[in-house]
Amino acid sequence: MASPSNRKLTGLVAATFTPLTHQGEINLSLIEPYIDYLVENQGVHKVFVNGTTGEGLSLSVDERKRLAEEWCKKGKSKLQQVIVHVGCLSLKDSQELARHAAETGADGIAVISPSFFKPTSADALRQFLQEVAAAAPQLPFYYYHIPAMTGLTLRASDIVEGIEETIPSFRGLKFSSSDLMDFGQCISKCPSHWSQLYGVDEQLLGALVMGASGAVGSTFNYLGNRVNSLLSAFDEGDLRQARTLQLQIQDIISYAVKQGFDLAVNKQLMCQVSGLPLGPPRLPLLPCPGSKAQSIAQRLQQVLGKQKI
Ligand SMILES: CC(=O)N[C@@H]([C@@H](O)[C@H](O)[C@H](O)CO)[C@@H](O)CC(=O)C(=O)O
Repeated sequence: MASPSNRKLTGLVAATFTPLTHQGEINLSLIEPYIDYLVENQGVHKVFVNGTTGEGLSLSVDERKRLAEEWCKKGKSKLQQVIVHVGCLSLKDSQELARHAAETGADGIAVISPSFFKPTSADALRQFLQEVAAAAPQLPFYYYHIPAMTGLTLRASDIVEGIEETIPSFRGLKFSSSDLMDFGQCISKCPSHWSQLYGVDEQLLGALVMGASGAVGSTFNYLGNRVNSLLSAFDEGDLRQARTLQLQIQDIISYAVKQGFDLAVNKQLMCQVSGLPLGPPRLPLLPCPGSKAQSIAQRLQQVLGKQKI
């Protein structure tokens, strides 16, 4: 991985799952084959680790460090960027993970809002983010907005307003909300060197029209090629093709939602499609029955046809 500071994060970024053994321990031996699968089969060259999909908040600080180390080490010559999510309920834990990410050679860090004691104002959250960013000032820093999970009612556009004044390493946000007006307001307020990464895979095209510079998502683990085609069609101005691809992705996700799509199902689907034994999710999430993921994988094959997925 080259020097991170001058490389804007754009394009497709896969939010990775965390491989676990059936005894519930992290399974580091799968990280390298996972990277190979993403690069060779899905055209994915950038990853976002220990986030929502990676069950980051269900992992211990030590586990998160070991995972970050393994992703950075094994991804060094194969991936273009490894972004490590370091958000925690405790500021101290987040700072420790931020420092560790810098030592480990990560290309950037992202932070979610604390969600038990929630910040009551944009300023309170900015102060929290500032203290984390200060622990690794050399790394590009991204705010990770995912209100459906954090329960935060603050608008991202209010949070990022003026944020560079207190966080010089701030380089953008990962916006996982369907509120495209708030996203649009972020874009209109943000300097062009910031990354505007969208995180609701089923409506990525809407966010691209709004000005997204890239996307971070869980489904890119198995739909990477299709989403890369969508991004290329959009870049080339072929809106008809971009829409066709987005509608295919919506068909798959909507079918999955009807089956009860959650992290456990998503992880099992990835196991099914990739053949990687990523294991169960961690409690309190319960493993998903194989038949459910199989039925979604079949739908995925039908929609994508014979083309490589
Ligand atoms: C709530 C949730 O998990 N959202 C996913 C999406 O990729 C989501 O799975 C997808 O849009 C299907 O609904 C991502 O935004 C999460 C993500 O990027 C992450 O794991 O950090």
